[in-house]
Amino acid sequence: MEKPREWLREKSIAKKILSKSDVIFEVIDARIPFETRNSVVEKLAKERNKRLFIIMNKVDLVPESFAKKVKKEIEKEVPVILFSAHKSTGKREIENLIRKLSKENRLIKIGVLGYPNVGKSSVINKLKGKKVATTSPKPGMTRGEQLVKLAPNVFLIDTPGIITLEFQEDLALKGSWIPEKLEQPVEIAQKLIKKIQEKRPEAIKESYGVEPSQDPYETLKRIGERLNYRVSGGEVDIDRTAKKVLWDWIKGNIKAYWI
Ligand SMILES: Nc1nc2c(ncn2[C@@H]2O[C@H](COP(=O)(O)OP(=O)(O)OP(=O)(O)O)[C@@H](O)[C@H]2O)c(=O)[nH]1
Repeated sequence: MEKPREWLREKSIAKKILSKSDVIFEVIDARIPFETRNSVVEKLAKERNKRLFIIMNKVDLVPESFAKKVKKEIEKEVPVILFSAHKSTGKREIENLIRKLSKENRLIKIGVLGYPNVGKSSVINKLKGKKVATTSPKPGMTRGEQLVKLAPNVFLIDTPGIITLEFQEDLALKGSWIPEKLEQPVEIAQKLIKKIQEKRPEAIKESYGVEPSQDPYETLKRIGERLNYRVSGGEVDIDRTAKKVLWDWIKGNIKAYWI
């Protein structure tokens, strides 16, 4: 499959942010925490001596016990902050971290990196929303990038670094690719449904009111029937149904999660 055209540009922005930062916040999606961790970013951070924290965002979409279990597992390697940009979970923990960093007697820049749609901008906005002084551009930063002051010597780089080091299909399953831009939305929606059926089949019933079938294509068809998505001859519009399911996944409307 062809690599996305934006790939190189975004990769270079992510690298630039990484090299400008002293501390990295890698934002991951709590529903699919391990799939939204990026080993390349983590390796680079380590090699370049950047302090890495994982912000496990969207914890409002998963049970607390699941979030805690994942945190415990990841913390064998990297510190994790359980966060919800929608519900303010974890805000205090980040504030405590900022306070701790501010005690170091030097300028500290924090960069935010993560896959598309994990909530990088929402995390940045949440942090900006707290008592922030100015968001003035600083010398040395590329135009367009701004620094947000979180403490007298601690700044957040206001531009998130997007990780798109993978193929469309993998990104789509992470909820990181616009369904309309996919070459094979039906195939990918089937893969997603298969995964959901393996991990939390009740999510299909909860979201669409249909019983999942063993065959993901059949499940997709049942969803299309329930939504009454039809092509002109009356058949189910599978393509439209597939895109709807992928959008629901992106938007957090399907309550499935897995390790
Ligand atoms: N339920 C829930 N949804 C969230 C949370 N944070 C972000 N979202 C949603 O996730 C989607 C993506 O959020 P963004 O902040 O735009 O994510 P991003 O990583 O900056 O996305 P890109 O700009 O595509 O790289 C939006 O629909 C948000 O409303 C959260 O804590 N909980």
